[in-house]
Amino acid sequence: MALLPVSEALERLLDGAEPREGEYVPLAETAGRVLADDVRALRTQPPFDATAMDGYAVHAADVASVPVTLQVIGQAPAGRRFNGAIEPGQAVRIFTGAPVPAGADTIVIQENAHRLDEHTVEVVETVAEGRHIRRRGLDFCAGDLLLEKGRLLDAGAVSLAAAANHPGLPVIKKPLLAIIATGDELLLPGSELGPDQIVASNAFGVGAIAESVGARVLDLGIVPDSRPAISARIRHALEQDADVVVTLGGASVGDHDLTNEALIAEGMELDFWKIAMRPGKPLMFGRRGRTRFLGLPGNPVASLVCSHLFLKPLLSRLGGRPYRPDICQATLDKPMPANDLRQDYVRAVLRDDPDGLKATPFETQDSSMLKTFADANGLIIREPFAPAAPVGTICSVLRLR
Ligand SMILES: Nc1nc2c(c(=O)[nH]1)N[C@H]1C(S)=C(S)[C@@H](COP(=O)(O)OP(=O)(O)OC[C@H]3O[C@@H](n4cnc5c(N)ncnc54)[C@H](O)[C@@H]3O)O[C@H]1N2
Ligand code: MOO
Repeated sequence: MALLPVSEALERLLDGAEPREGEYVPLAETAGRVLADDVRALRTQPPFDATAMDGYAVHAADVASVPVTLQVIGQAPAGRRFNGAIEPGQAVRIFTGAPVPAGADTIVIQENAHRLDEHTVEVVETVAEGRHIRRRGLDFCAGDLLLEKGRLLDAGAVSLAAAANHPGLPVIKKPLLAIIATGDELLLPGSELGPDQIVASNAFGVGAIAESVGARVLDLGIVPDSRPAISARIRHALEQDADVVVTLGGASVGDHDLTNEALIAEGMELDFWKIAMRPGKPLMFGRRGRTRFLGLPGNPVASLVCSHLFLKPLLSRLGGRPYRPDICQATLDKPMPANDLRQDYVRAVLRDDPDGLKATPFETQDSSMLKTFADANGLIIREPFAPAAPVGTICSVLRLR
């Protein structure tokens, strides 16, 4: 059977994936989330004409020729306006953020004034009408559209929402990813290992990739290679209402590779199994209702590469985030052999050189080797049947960091 091309596998996986519903969340918890609705201002900012400087509120006409002495009739700190109006020849001591008193039309900064005594100030520089006054509504007015649905809430956005008097915001619910590791040989990090056992590492990297695009991760631990045990853990994931269930391992054709059987027994309709990709050939995908199942290959690098290529876009879509893989061009500085029928994702070191980005593939690409994955900052993408590539060939690379 011909293997499914990577692009088609991704298309099938994303088909019908819509952002989850909204939920209302306190403002302090909204950074990094995605807005589920437009946000409009609940107030006008500033709500009054405000001074932008510490100094004196005056009539511009009074300071047209200087020096001039004015009568100080009161003060206006931020939060407490001067109740009254300034007549010609008068001034009010004023502090940044305070409302400009009625009658005043400009601000003399205190550096340009000498306070002579409690009741008089000498102004030594002229100032144009309107200087240092922030007009009411300069920033925004009640009812203005401030943030659009779909906006990723960053520092500026959450402060703006707060300034507009929103104690919380509607955000798209985080998609829930349940992860199930399978394999008799697996133990958690920190365990006392027997001679034939290995540490279960995949869930940590897969979970990190999922969280990097805003998903919530439910790590359901390790299940032995037993069909009933795997089935029970899948049912548990479904009871938790996971949007995506990832299984790790058991995706291949060995006698102990039971994941496919267990998933089908729990109601998964298989969409595809095995794709034209390296690493990651045994990738499996299916659905049951709105739940998507992704069977990731057990080899650690395969599970991480598949997560970058498939899980990241899927969870981004379900979380309402825009996602575009960071693909760019680089020049090979080591030759590469001709490729076979599988699209290859080759661990490489990318470095900026005076004449452009250079990519050096690692010599050994065994999909069990996590050290080279952690050392790689990019993956060279080799198309199926790509011819041998000498040094200097331009290639596509997926940046990992
Ligand atoms: N006859 C064939 N054998 C294999 C094929 C094939 O097409 N024909 N495909 C190979 C490829 S490609 C891969 S990738 C692996 C994937 O197989 P599974 O998904 O069934 O994975 P396992 O056999 O369960 O494990 C493979 C390997 O990875 C280790 N592993 C598993 N889970 C974890 C985990 N959570 N953390 C760390 N390491 C894990 C496991 O111990 C094995 O060493 O199959 C090839 N075989
Ligand atoms: O997914 Mo496998 O890594 O191609 O060995």
